[in-house]
Amino acid sequence: MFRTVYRVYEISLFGSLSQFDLLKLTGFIETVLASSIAKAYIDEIRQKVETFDRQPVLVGFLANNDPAARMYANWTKKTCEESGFKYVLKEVNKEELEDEVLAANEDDEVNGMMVYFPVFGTRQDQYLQQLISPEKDVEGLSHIYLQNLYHNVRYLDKEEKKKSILPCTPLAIVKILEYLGVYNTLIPYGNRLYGKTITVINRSEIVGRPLAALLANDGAVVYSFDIENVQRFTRGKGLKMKHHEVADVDISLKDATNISDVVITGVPTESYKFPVEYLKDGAVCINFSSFKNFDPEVKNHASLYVPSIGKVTISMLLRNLLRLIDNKSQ
Ligand SMILES: NC(=O)C1=CN([C@@H]2O[C@H](COP(=O)(O)OP(=O)(O)OC[C@H]3O[C@@H](n4cnc5c(N)ncnc54)[C@H](O)[C@@H]3O)[C@@H](O)[C@H]2O)C=CC1
Ligand SMILES: Nc1nc(=O)c2c([nH]1)NC[C@@H]1CN(c3ccc(C(=O)N[C@@H](CCC(=O)O)C(=O)O)cc3)C=[N+]21
Repeated sequence: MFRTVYRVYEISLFGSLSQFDLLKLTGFIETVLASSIAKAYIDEIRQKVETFDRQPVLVGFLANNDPAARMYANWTKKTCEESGFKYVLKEVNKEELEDEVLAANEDDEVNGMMVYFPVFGTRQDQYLQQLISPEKDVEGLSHIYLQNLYHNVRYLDKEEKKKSILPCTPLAIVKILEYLGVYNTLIPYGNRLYGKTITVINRSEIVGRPLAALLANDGAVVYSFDIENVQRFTRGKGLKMKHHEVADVDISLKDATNISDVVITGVPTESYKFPVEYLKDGAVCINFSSFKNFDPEVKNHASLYVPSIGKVTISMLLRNLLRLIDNKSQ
């Protein structure tokens, strides 16, 4: 009797709804905010800083008029101050930047620094990036750190006391994928993305390319798109390699995203919208661009959607800063 009543109830409530509406009603489609992911890291960082005798100091060099960079600097300042760090924003001319970075490298009061890019918008920007001493590079973009990442080397020393620094935006995306349960914790550490296919739309040197390598090193098959071509990053069948290899491949965005468990976008234009109808049903979608690369309809296809990641990136910046301080004391 009870069963019959229940069924009638179910049909009258849900009968006219699509499968998607049903999922929404039962709470399976989630927009996950970066702030909720960042909170645990920020709490941990704040507790550690409380044990220090001196406030760690982060310097940001701003030499452009990019509103995204200024906003990012403001958020960083706010998070620093809430977590016990001192943040100093230095607004300088492009021409002064080289000397300013070299002076900060020598300044014992400065624990970490970053330059907001683009500055010249040319290869001179990479030159400036590499001027920052690896000991003070909170973004983890120094050549030695990138080389370690690409070769899946996790430590700076033979004794394995000093951890290599990971680039903060790719690292933030890894932490988000862990939080969302895409990393399978039953699989041994280092292989936890085995069996996952991931598409990354962006192959910049500061985010998209290191991110594709990091995900492939953890076992995923990664399709990396830029405006020109597609590359596949993998550790080979059965993860036979220690670190990833890269191959140019001929696959459309539609075919790649149709088989992807995760789609990550970072296209820096307002007009770009990822065609959400390409998504595999129940995919996980993450956007790190300052523009919304997904229209709200993404929720009709995705199981989890993270619309922006800035707050997690900033918590990784501060985490990297603590690691630099740790490495120095080893
Ligand atoms: N949330 C965060 O923590 C961070 C966010 N960002 C944001 O991410 C975005 C990207 O930044 P960057 O990587 O530095 O930019 P970038 O301009 O250096 O690189 C953009 C990449 O996207 C690719 N691309 C552009 N249009 C495309 C298209 N239609 N299809 C496929 N690929 C396309 C380009 O080929 C290139 O690989 C910006 O909006 C930036 O503000 C950047 C760093 C950190
Ligand atoms: N050396 C360097 N490293 C950078 O990482 C860097 C840079 N230069 N120059 C400027 C761009 C810009 N950028 C963003 C950070 C967070 C969000 C972001 O998504 N923030 C908010 C969204 C805010 C909103 O629009 O509501 C959030 O996640 O909550 C966007 C853009 C990093 N940048």
